Amino acid sequence: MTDEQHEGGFRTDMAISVDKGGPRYGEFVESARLFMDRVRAAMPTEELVDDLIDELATINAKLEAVAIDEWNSPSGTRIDLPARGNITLPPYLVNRADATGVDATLRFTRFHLGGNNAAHGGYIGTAFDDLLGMTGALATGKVTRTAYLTVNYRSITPLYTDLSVTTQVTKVDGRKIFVAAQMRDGDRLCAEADGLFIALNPGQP
Ligand SMILES: CCCCCCCCCC(=O)SCCNC(=O)CCNC(=O)[C@H](O)C(C)(C)COP(=O)(O)OP(=O)(O)OC[C@H]1O[C@@H](n2cnc3c(N)ncnc32)[C@H](O)[C@@H]1OP(=O)(O)O
Repeated sequence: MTDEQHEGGFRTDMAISVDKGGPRYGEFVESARLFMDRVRAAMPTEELVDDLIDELATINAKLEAVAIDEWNSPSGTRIDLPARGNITLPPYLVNRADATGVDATLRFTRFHLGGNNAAHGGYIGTAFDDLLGMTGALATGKVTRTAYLTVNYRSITPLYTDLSVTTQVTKVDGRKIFVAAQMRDGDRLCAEADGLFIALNPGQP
């Protein structure tokens, strides 16, 4: 489908792939994530800031020259990569995914720091939102949007630790998919969420 043919709305024909951007695209994404961590942790000199601005200008110009729409970019559609190659999301690996729910392993890093070595609550919510959106999509075979998402923070969520995230479909009522999720560090519950996702009608934005 071309842009001209498209009727508007959230597309169900997102061009998922395992090869866009080439075999080293995942390494590129990881380098970008490491850069974000390094920026967050850095105390640069004025001279280094000057250098970095110039180097980044070159890199940004190269990337601007190959920008493409969201439906076709590798970022967000490379299903073989952590979090579909989308640096907006905390990196997670899906271990199991079916119509009943998803099991994933997720790792927060310095970029996701809230304070005192703990993950920022907003990134915890981001992780839940994406994995619950995936849960809604798998439960219905349709694209879903978040109607509400409630997050309860039960204990500190550490950085640089493999965390397990488990989601469940609790009820489907027409277009409404009620879902729940938990984030754990080993046996310890860090956060839990419940939400309502709505399966979109054709052409719905
Ligand atoms: C594999 C790929 C995985 C990708 C995952 C990506 C996940 C990303 C998920 C997101 O972040 S989406 C972005 C955040 N969400 C939004 O921006 C949504 C903004 N809101 C809307 O677009 C609309 O309000 C919405 C689509 C959620 C619902 O509008 P609709 O016009 O489609 O539905 P409607 O308002 O008629 O409501 C349908 C039913 O849901 C109920 N409902 C809707 N919103 C509700 C709400 N907030 N609380 C309780 N019930 C709600 C509503 O009462 C009704 O119930 P009944 O059918 O029983 O009458």
